[in-house]
Amino acid sequence: MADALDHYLTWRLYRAELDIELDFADAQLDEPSLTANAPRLEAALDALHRIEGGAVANVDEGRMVGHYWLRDPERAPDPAIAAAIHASWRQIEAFAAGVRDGQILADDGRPFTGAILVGIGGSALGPQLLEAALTARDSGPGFSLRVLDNTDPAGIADLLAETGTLAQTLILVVSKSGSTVETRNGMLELRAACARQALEFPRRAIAITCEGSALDQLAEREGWLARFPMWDWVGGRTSVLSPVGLLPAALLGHDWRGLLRGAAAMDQWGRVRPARRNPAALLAWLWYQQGSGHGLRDMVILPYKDRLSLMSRYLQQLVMESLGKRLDRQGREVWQGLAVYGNKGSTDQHAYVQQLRDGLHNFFAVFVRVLRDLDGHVTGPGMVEVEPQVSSGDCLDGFYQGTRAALAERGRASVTLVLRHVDAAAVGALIALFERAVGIYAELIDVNAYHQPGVEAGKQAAKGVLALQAAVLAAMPAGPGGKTARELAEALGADPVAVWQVLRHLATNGRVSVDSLVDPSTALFARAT
Ligand SMILES: O=P(O)(O)OC[C@H]1O[C@H](O)[C@H](O)[C@@H](O)[C@@H]1O
Repeated sequence: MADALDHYLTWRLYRAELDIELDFADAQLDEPSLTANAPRLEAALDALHRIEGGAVANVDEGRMVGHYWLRDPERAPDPAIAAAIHASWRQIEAFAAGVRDGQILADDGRPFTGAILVGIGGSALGPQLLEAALTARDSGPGFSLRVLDNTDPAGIADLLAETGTLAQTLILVVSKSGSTVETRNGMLELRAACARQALEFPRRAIAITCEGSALDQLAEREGWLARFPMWDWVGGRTSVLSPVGLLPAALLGHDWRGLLRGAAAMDQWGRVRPARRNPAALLAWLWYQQGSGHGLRDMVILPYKDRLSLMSRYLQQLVMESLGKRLDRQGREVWQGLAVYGNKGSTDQHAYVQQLRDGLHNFFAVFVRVLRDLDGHVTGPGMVEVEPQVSSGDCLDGFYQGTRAALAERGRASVTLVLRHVDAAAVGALIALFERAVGIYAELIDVNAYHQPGVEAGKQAAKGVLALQAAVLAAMPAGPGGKTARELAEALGADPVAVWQVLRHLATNGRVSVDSLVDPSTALFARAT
């Protein structure tokens, strides 16, 4: 009879080169269904192979999907692409070294000590993940990275207050398209802050964007400090290993080539056949089996390591923007998706693990276990015994093992990714693992993982709101007295609720005057005095 060790060994995939294990022992996978579905999984791996070879996988946008080439340029179908990637590496290396060694100085002749990255979605989440995962914080103050990823005036004010003078700060404006509104706003806000501090914005500004984009043209016209490339064959949510993630990582002094090495090694592992031995295929199959191919169960990401706490936010975009699709590739309505959430263990045990164990069974867990307790620390505090012979790290690992067992006991599935430590190679490998799993799962459910038609609707509607606001402001009567939202809406032929929503925001911020905002039907609005 197979014992627990046999079971563990049967469902364990391990790669010595990476020292990474995928432990599917509690994943409730079964050999008969894997065997029955082997042809589908093998076909998905074939499709991934074609994508890596340059197939136009993003059919709607007529684009190749080349994030795999970012860590293995020689795989690119066109030598010009490989050359462009290599050139970007050289540029990153030279620029980061210049900043860190003090050859590239601020206009006051002093070194740059930090950067603000302005970007959103794929142009911010990857750099944030890397910064959190790889920055050793106890080695004294190093180069700092702050992120401006919204158009919230209060958030911008907080960031500016925290940063203080921008004299020693680089401003990285990151946008693949070069036309994202939030990012443009962030750039304009920082430009204004520079002007208030009598600093020249272009002297500290860097653009990371596709060649020829509006942002690229602006940066060229104004002679920004540097411009780094993005490419249309890299999706925003898979751009972390392009200059988008690599330049901030290099500025922070991270081992960015290690990131690439780890990702390339995971890609290598992810090409293994048969699918039963392939980590990404097995992970994708777990998603499929748990969610019955329709995302019926959520993926809860539980890394037992503070530095990985942004994994769930990063994976939310990678997974949900890739897989959350109304139509499949045949044009049928499928309403697909896979919800992702999580923060970190053991913190989450004191938040929602109660429901995971005892409540609604609509999830499966992805644990990330890091074997080494302290890593990348120049000075460790030494082991504090929190109980005789027990360290904080022992408790953390015990909580992981306990929670996993407690969930298994209730029939809740999990997989555990075991890392030796959180270094650049391991983080690169994790990123590549999930990228590949997304690609394979998308094949299984037949959706285009590489477009995001759904995000446009909200952006277009927001434009309509701003157009209405302009009309409302133009129609605003001078005081005293004023007009109600309904009267203004009638004059403009607009929806009175939409007009009220615009007016209450303007009035709350002193941009129009109002007698009282208590009653939407009687509030009288007039031009601000
Ligand atoms: O890099 P950008 O072009 O500014 O795009 C930033 C983000 O915005 C969009 O709305 C997309 O849905 C994301 O996939 C993208 O990462």
